[in-house]
Amino acid sequence: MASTLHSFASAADLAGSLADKVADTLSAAIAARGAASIAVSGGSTPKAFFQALSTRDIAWDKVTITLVDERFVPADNQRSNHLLVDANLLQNKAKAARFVPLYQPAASVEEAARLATAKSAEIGIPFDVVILGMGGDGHTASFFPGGSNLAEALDASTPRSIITMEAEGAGEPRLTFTFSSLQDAALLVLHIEGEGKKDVLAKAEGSGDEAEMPIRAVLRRATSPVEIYWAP
Ligand SMILES: O=C1O[C@H](COP(=O)(O)O)[C@@H](O)[C@H](O)[C@H]1O
Repeated sequence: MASTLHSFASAADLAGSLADKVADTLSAAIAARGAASIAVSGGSTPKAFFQALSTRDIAWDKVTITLVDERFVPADNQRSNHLLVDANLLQNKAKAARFVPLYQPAASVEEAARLATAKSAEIGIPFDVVILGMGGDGHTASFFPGGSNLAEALDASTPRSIITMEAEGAGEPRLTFTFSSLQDAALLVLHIEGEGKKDVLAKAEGSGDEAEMPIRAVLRRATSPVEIYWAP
């Protein structure tokens, strides 16, 4: 499916514009079905966007928020994506939203993945909105180059679920939605910032293996158009 690049003069402009687009999409879903869902990324990029979105005037009590991926750490850990969402998105008007975490306090990351898959099955499919990020190594969600379960994660026939991932560049073991869970969102966004990430995107758009730069799976095979939001 084709991708479209939306470029902004500043990160603040991007955050406001993306928040408006996401709020409109969630509101349209609520008007059509009485509920809406969004899966967001962690990392350093989405903070300003989360803060902007949290102020938008929509029926947040009808919105379910989850993460596209998470570290196997509790929510009070500084590296938790849940902590980032709590501090920046589940604030202001968005406090009324329901949050479904991927981290579960289980004995193993595999058990946590099973529990999270069961809990997330209550969220309607497909997601109304998915916001992906991208690392400098071309990973997205927790689809890391060299990842322990990368082939399974990227296989379009792998059922919608949360699986585990371990990789050198990942730090902690990870929990991640599979490609099949994310690729058909009504609004599928890749949010990246900085010249370095633009260069990584250009490389990913070239030829080469998906396993080397897993973002290629999204750029090449997502059934929804990929809306790329970029600011310097
Ligand atoms: O590990 C992660 O990194 C990516 C990119 O993060 P950034 O700090 O470069 O913005 C993020 O999309 C993913 O959700 C996160 O777990």
